[in-house]
Amino acid sequence: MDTSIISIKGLRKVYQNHVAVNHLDLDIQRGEIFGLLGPNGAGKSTTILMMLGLTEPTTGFVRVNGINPQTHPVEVKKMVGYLPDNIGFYETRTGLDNLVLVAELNGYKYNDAFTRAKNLLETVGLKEVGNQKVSTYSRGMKQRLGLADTLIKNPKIIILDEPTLGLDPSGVKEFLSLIRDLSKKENLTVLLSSHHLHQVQEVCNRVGIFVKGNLIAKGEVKDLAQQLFGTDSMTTLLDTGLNNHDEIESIKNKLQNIRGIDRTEINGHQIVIHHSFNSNTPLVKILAKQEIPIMQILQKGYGLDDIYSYYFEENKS
Ligand SMILES: Nc1ncnc2c1ncn2[C@@H]1O[C@H](COP(=O)(O)OP(=O)(O)OP(=O)(O)O)[C@@H](O)[C@H]1O
Repeated sequence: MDTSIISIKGLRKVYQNHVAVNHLDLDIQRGEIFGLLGPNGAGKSTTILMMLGLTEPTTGFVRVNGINPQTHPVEVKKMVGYLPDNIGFYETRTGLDNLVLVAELNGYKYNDAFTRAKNLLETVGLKEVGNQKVSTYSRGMKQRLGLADTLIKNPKIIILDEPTLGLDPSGVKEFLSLIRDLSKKENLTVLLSSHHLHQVQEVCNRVGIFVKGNLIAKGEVKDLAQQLFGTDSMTTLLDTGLNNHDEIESIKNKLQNIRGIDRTEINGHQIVIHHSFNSNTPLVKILAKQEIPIMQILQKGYGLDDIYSYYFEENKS
């Protein structure tokens, strides 16, 4: 059974001669939290705009809950809540007033709008400050209000563009845990665009990594390194306990001839072993069999930091 709520095939967007999104294939499952990750200019916003029917694909296929956003943008907007990175409120009005207004604009009569706004303020943890002017809110409170705003129309999907931008670490943590709870409770599908891998890792079931318009990897964070770095995805640090450089060099040469070891480097007294064994156990056994001295052995798998520095560093903002 196809459980995907968003289905994208061969999606491409070209601005003049610039390819913003290149042959994107992506399925987002109902109820999942999916992270769109990538440095600035990678194509995340363009992809979101195409899902919302706000920009036309050059070629390709998008369906949101079975609906084509290009031909039926209003239907898609009814079921998708979108929190842009620069949402604005009436600062001199209260949080409650702002939400009531949005609810009325979405077709609720005043009494229903009021009840809905009140309930959502409670959902996002702003119950106590609902009657305060938005101008007195912190950035974190405004983001929560923004989240309530996207939830007004009871959407099936919410799309959050850089929602944690400008929040302090505790604000980020609270905001992400709110999203996680909401998604679970309401079976809400969440698409979260960000260039903060670490934050996204905390909350997303799966992520897709965009670089220069291409989705270069997608899946659970733990599997991404394998996809991106292939067999070279395991690194083990071997401390032989030796101090003599020639002896270390000769061990390095010995290691180089072992099947499954792709590359070795000397780093001080340690030898860095890049290999395709997926656990330390067989490597330790092999080293012991070859009578290679082992004082300490540490496994270093490629993780988010490696992905980040490899793909994002030069574009980091
Ligand atoms: N209206 C437009 N006209 C021409 N080029 C555009 C337009 N919108 C986006 N682009 C270009 O398309 C590429 C992808 O931009 P996009 O905004 O989708 O990236 P992004 O990953 O969302 O980045 P950011 O995090 O900065 O929003 C960029 O090179 C951008 O300059």
